[in-house]
Amino acid sequence: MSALLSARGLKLAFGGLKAADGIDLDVMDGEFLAIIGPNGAGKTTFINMTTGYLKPQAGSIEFDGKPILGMSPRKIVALGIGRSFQLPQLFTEHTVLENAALAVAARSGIWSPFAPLMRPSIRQEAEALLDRFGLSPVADRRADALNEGARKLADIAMAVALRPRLLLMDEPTSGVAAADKMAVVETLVRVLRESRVTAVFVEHDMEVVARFADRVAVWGQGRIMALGDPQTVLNDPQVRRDVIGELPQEALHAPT
Ligand SMILES: Nc1ncnc2c1ncn2[C@@H]1O[C@H](COP(=O)(O)OP(=O)(O)OP(=O)(O)O)[C@@H](O)[C@H]1O
Repeated sequence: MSALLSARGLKLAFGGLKAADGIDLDVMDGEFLAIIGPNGAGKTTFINMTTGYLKPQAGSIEFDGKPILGMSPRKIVALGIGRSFQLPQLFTEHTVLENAALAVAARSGIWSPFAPLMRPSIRQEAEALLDRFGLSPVADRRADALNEGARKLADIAMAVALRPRLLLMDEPTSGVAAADKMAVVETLVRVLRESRVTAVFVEHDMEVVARFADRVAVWGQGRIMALGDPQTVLNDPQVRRDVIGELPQEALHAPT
């Protein structure tokens, strides 16, 4: 396996606060890498730097061997790096199918709220996409009428419509009811594996991490404190004491 994404020496401080304090990380082609760590450790900052939303004060990021620092978020998306947010970025007054069609159309450079569904090829691709995510039954529902699990999946489906090679997901299970959580992750992992998408996901639920991650990176105060396979990292006494013990209780025991 070769590195699809390589970050070296990333540094970013907000005033005196070091949100990134020398991040070195290789994300290997095809892997699922989980990022864990307490609130404020700099996990989202890493995603923001990788996707062009924040510019580090030092360091470099290469995607597929090419430097991407300084590029706009849109250019980075076009290169093949997708993103989903902690709060799904759906057009809430539109249906799930319209949202999916908008994303499919956007890939071809069509930025119109109405045109996509009138084109049969776009509509068919959007329907097929929703089917893969198990969202066909809610395709005609408005996005704001979905439960959080379906909303997260719809948001990730839109990112997948852009055909990324790498997808960065910020807490894909946050806010999802405990009873739905594993099914949501199983679905998104299945689709991403089928599509050969490499994934990096920030996650607070250690059961999800243990079950779905190939490797785990532990963030703490802008640094990577540990990196390795889930079995080793999650059983490391220091990680258990300093990181897992610090995670918010609602993260470890999601609301039902
Ligand atoms: N644009 C910004 N301006 C100022 N401070 C920021 C900015 N973005 C992040 N920070 C600060 O940097 C630190 C790291 O934030 P970040 O969101 O990366 O942490 P996190 O590990 O993702 O936390 P959480 O698990 O709560 O999402 C925090 O103290 C945060 O308040």
